[in-house]
Amino acid sequence: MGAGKTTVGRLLSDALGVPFADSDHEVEERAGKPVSEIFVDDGEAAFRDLERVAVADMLAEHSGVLALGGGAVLDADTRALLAEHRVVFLRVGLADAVKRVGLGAGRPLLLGNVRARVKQLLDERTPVYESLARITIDTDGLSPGDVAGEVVDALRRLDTPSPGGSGYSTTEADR
Ligand SMILES: Nc1ncnc2c1ncn2[C@@H]1O[C@H](COP(=O)(O)OP(=O)(O)O)[C@@H](O)[C@H]1O
Ligand SMILES: O=C(O)C1=C[C@@H](OP(=O)(O)O)[C@@H](O)[C@H](O)C1
Ligand SMILES: [Mg+2]
Repeated sequence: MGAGKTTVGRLLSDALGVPFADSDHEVEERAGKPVSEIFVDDGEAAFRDLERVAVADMLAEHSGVLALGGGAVLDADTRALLAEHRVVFLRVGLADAVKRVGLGAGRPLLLGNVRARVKQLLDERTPVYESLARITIDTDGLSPGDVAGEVVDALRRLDTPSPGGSGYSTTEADR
């Protein structure tokens, strides 16, 4: 959360001239209420069930850029489906993530101590994100437009691989 998936995803789709979709928006449409209300009324497990089905449908039907919610990859079926796609991991450090999510409004898993929750989720999930990523972009200190530009460049490189190359990533040190 706060990596910029929704914001950068939309900019990326504009840059590529392809449609954009976001799994949280789709889940909200299907449930008829915001993510935060789904968590309160029905619980996280119900949200994850909706999310799993929505993501599977979108991966099958949507052609373009798809932004996932940060916990979508906790589901093994979703991870298996993502293996067929060019997954972009927007890496964010604790400090930038906390700045971006503010008080965590609309993000029920951040209720309470936002910094502690973000740190816990980053620690738990980073290995999963890394295992799925074909492209990794370090977003700390970059604007959403800069990040989208880096993804465009990385996709180009991915589609014209150099001999022996198996992926693409940027780090602060590369720049
Ligand atoms: N690279 C960035 N630099 C600064 N702010 C950002 C960046 N990416 C996103 N934001 C801001 O952070 C907040 C969360 O972004 P969002 O796209 O909703 O993240 P996610 O979908 O990954 O949770 C938004 O207010 C957005 O404008
Ligand atoms: O990381 C998570 O478990 C979640 C991330 C949120 O989406 P963003 O990652 O777009 O904020 C949203 O799906 C829900 O609040 C749960
Ligand atoms: Mg989002």
